[in-house]
Amino acid sequence: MNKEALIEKARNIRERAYVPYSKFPVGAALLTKGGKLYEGVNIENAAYPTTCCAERVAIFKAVADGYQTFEALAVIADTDRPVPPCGSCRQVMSEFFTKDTPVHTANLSGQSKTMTMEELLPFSFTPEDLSKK
Ligand SMILES: O=c1ccn([C@H]2C[C@H](O)[C@@H](CO)O2)c(=O)[nH]1
Ligand SMILES: [Zn+2]
Repeated sequence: MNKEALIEKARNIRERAYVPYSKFPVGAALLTKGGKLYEGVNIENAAYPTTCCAERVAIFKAVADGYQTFEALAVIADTDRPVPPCGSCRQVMSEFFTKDTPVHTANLSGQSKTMTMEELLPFSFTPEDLSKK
């Protein structure tokens, strides 16, 4: 699946976002190394901080299903610029993505910006850091 198709999947799933508080739906589409698609939406909660972003929902669904290696992630929202993933999601991405994994950020106007994991979160704390004492 190419970049445009992955962004389209994110755009379509966005409609399932549960966003009664922010009214800001976000959609994410994650492609595994084997070509399986996992989609995510943001899911909010009356206890606001328990909200989970679309990107993390997609990653957590895939990991729970046994997939830990990924080809690419797309994320979309109705923003002026392609939507930047939050810091918590960048950290979760860095746990499973390689430095080169592309993250396609997009908006509803058709703009997109692709960044690698390394560009999104440079000098990140990784699982390898834990083992080098
Ligand atoms: O990249 C992003 C940015 C924000 N949100 C969600 C969190 C919250 O539900 C709403 C407003 O921050 O958007 C995402 O899902 N992904
Ligand atoms: Zn996030």
